[in-house]
Amino acid sequence: MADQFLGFDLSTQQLKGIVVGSDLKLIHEAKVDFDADLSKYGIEKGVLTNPAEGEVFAPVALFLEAIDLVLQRLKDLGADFSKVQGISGAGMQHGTVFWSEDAETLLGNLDAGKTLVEQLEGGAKGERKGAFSHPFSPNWQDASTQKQCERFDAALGDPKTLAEATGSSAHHRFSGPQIQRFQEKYPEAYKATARISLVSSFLASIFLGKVAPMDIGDVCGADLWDIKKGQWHEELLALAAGSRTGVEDLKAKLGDVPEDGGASFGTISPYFSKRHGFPPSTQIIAFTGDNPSTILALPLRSSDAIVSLGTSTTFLMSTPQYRPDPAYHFMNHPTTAGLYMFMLCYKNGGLAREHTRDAINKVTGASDAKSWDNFNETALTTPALGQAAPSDPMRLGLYFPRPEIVPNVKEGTWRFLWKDNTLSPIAPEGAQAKTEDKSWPIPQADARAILESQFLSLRLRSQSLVEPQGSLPAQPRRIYMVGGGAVNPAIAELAAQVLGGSDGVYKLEIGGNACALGAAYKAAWGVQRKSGEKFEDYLEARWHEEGFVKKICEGYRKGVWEQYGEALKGFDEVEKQAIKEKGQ
Ligand SMILES: Nc1ncnc2c1ncn2[C@@H]1O[C@H](COP(=O)(O)OP(=O)(O)O)[C@@H](O)[C@H]1O
Ligand SMILES: O=C(CO)[C@@H](O)[C@H](O)COP(=O)(O)O
Repeated sequence: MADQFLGFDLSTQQLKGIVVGSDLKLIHEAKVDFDADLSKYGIEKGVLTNPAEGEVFAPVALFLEAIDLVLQRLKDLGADFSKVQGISGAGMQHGTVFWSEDAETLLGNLDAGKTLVEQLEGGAKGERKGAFSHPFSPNWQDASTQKQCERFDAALGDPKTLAEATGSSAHHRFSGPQIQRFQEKYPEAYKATARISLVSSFLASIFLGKVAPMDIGDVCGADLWDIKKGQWHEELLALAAGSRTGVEDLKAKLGDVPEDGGASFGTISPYFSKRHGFPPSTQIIAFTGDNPSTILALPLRSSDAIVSLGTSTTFLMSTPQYRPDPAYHFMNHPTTAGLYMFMLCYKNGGLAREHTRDAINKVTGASDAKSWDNFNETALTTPALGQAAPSDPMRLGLYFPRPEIVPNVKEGTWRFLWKDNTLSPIAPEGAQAKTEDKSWPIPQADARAILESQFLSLRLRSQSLVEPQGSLPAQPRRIYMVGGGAVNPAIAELAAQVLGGSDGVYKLEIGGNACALGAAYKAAWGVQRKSGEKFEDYLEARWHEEGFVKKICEGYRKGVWEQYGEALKGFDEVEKQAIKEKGQ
């Protein structure tokens, strides 16, 4: 195979790398699992926390070590980097990395005989200047910026106006409120910051050997980018920057954002050519966010949806419609002007499902505490909404071990029975069950209820974006399951029952990671595209349904889909009740 392309995904719990050929077929993939491989950083599920302030963050040094390690693992698998013509990548969204004034000098003069972390991390006792003005990168699970979010939501009048301008209302994890809090909490470190990267552009910078621009899709996760005007929003920049250093200084820290998502930022840093054997001509193509990158792994058509089951659960669509609302996100499509990415993002995705899995394994005395078998079996053998008969009340719950994004509510678990437009609460987790009846056996009934809850939330919020499918009511055409949880057949089955999908539910056949794959495809397109060739056309010309995706199960089930439709009103009431009880 001649030309090859490399894609990365630097996400919450792992760094993954994928090599593909010009035919877009997988050649090699490798990963670094942060908890398993880099536990010396004291992380849990990839992050450090400061619960007193709601902070969640990760050491930048961990990212650096993971880069060296994933390249080594690809080589151990036989990857021949001398064939790589282009590299792109993706990073978990919203996280920022703060570079020091020495960053560019250090990045540009790396010694190929030493590791990245040895050369870029500052000495703990200040004996060595490092490339970072702050050793940590705030993580998307951070919830420390309520005060800042209130200011952002008020800045243009109300949250709706902010969403119209930037694609999203204010969210704790968004980089604008995060930068504002950073400059307030660490004024000296902020002053010493020469440049600010997103996680995606940080990773690009390492490979480029200088600070790389942010990408046109990922920049929309900041509450700072005016989507319609295609430029930084001055008023919002002023808010984030504060009065000490001001707008122009922050603009310089953030840099210019090229419009072309296929743009090459230049050739690879000599460090990687010398140390790992990449050709000096390898192009570094704009790195984007992990969600924008995921939509590039598949030729999405109108009404197609991706359910991404990573640490977060996200629901993604590619659409020409720009209909922002404070409840969800619109971002620039990472490759194609005039298209947008619609996204719902849940903080309580994979980890919340794991809590229920663990509770079920505990009561059943499972030999493998991390096995999904009992969870899956319980979920599939419990009747839809817990209704053994149509006259039974519906079981509707919310499972938020961490503060949630959709809806914006504090952590908690809620279980209700819904009948005749009335909600009756069930004892909360840990509390003594009030009744002897079997209306909601805890934790067994939770297996199905948590999946139903997650998919009902997606259906509630995406129903206006999908179209009727032939004679079937408005619903997704295809649902693609991606991310770590996509291997779970019970989760796919529940997604189908609740969301529908006239053409069925699918998963990727190539590679375990859609996000890194999308990045590798972007690298290939960026290097190989003919003048004016759109990403969609490039992908379509090389895409083969067979071998690239696999149907997991049917989507729409007559009767069941309608039963879940009837549950939406009750589910909406459950969310309102949770917000009323716990507050935002
Ligand atoms: N068989 C499975 N069933 C359900 N969830 C799974 C399964 N295997 C892995 N997962 C989930 O996948 C998540 C990690 O997915 P991944 O996409 O790698 O995350 P990230 O990109 O956020 O690092 C874990 O939180 C785990 O709960
Ligand atoms: O905050 C968001 C999207 O807005 C998250 O989706 C992050 O981008 C992290 O993703 P994963 O680690 O779960 O892939």
